[in-house]
Amino acid sequence: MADVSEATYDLLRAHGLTTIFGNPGSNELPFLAGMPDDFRYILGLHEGAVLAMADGYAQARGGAAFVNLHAAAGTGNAMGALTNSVYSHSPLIITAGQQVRSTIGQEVMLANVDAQSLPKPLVKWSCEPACAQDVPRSISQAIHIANLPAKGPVYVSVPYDDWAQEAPAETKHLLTRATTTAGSLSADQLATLVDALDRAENPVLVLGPEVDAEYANDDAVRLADALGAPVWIAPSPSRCPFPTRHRSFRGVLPAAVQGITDALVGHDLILVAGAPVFRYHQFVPGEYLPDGARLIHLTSDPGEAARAPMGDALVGGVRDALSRLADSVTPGRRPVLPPLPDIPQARTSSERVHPEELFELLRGTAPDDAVYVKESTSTTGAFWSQVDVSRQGSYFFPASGGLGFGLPAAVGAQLANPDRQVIGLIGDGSANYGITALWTAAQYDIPVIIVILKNGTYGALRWFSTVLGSGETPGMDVPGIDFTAIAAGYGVTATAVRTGDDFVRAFKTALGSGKPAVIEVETDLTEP
Ligand SMILES: Cc1ncc(Cn2c(C)c(CCOP(=O)(O)OP(=O)(O)O)sc2=O)c(N)n1
Ligand SMILES: [Ca+2]
Repeated sequence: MADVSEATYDLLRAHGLTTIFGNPGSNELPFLAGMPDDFRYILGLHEGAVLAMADGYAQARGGAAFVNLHAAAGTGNAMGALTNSVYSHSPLIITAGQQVRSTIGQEVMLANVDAQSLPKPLVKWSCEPACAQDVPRSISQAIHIANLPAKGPVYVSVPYDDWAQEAPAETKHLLTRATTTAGSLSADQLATLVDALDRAENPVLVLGPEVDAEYANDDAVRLADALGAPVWIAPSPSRCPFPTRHRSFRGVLPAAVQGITDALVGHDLILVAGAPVFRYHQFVPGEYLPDGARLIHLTSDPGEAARAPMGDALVGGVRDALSRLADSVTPGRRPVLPPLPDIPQARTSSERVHPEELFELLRGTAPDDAVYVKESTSTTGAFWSQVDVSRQGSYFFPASGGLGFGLPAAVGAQLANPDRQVIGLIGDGSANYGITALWTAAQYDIPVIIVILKNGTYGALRWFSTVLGSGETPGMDVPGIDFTAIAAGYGVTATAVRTGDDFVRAFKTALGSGKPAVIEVETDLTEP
């Protein structure tokens, strides 16, 4: 008869979860002792990096990822990364080792006290099974909850004396279970939406990360073409749902109430798909909608639908809805939009590399199907103006702005996508929160290229201080960091450059190396 450990590994294998991202403690050793040969363990040196690597891996592969953390301390270290995963709807199955079941109440060393509550509200569901025999079924429940819409991270705490217990024979039924959603628009809902779009004088699409996560980018293009409608990316984007050189593309909406309303003036129907309404950031009160505009929201997340401050919402599959709308609206009712103007000439700098120049150089040097993982918070405007993002799964950004996602997530995305070059674009402030992932990239030969934009300061905070009028505050500068020395210390080849030509040379060398590489670029400070 199988024990709980064997039954659990059989279950993980049945779901394709044979990669374990982790950092172990004594509570986890009995589980890891049973790891079969067809599994691989990816060790991260800090649980924030472990979780962010798993998040990047899951988002890049379009599937779930399995994580094993150490009790409460490991879970606590991962909570910062979880603030992103819960909003990027990343299906992460997170397990944490617990002390021996009979000693938890005594709060002995390494007891994860009230484990089920610890990760809330940053997980979709959490549990500590009531007995060893329920561990496989609880992990099965966690896997299905993580993958059902709206997807998200889940957490299971397992006492380490459970693994050797005998598993009930009934666990065999778990291996073949499938849970899928049939959440598509009804014929009536579709007809009503088609009628609204056909009647609209000047509709506009606002697209969010779920469009890219559900591989609905092409459906969104078909709908925009059929409507002859402009397209904006919803504010604070963690993914890129629409090709940025398509004639409909109008940019990323600002993360401010009045800013969005001003951008959408003149549209009488605003169709938001796959994004919350909206992820505002700087607090700039104003009118939620332009005069005469109606907002309709498509999302698979009932929470997003319910908490929006305006508009009507339809909860269902975003890809199914966009595809059927594209097939059903009346094409050609509006003039074809003109082609986009050429990408503007990048600004340059005499002393350092201007971020616009850096991104222009990348546009001309990186492979067309490159994957960008960005966490350089003051250069978002420069990125969107200069880089041509045209494929699904080409852009990732921390969904809650929680730093420490970018560098590890780039490592995880490269592990998931060996056929596409992953390029991390990481600020010299952000790099420090997940820097230990460089060691993992070196240890497992993960050929990610990490470009560190070194402007010596927390650039986004400098910009925010002007928005808030807070002036010069302590803790804004990060001078004197040598990322080439740090990278070398973790076993990654690194180059420091100060000119565009030197950057291109270093980047081309890194592209061909098949190894991880860090390029530290002295950059100008620019506004977001
Ligand atoms: C975990 C964490 N800590 C602190 C912050 C606050 N923060 C910080 C510290 C930023 C500056 C990042 O600086 P950078 O060097 O990475 O990039 P830029 O210079 O391009 O802004 S932006 C921002 O929101 C955060 N978002 N997340
Ligand atoms: Ca910086």
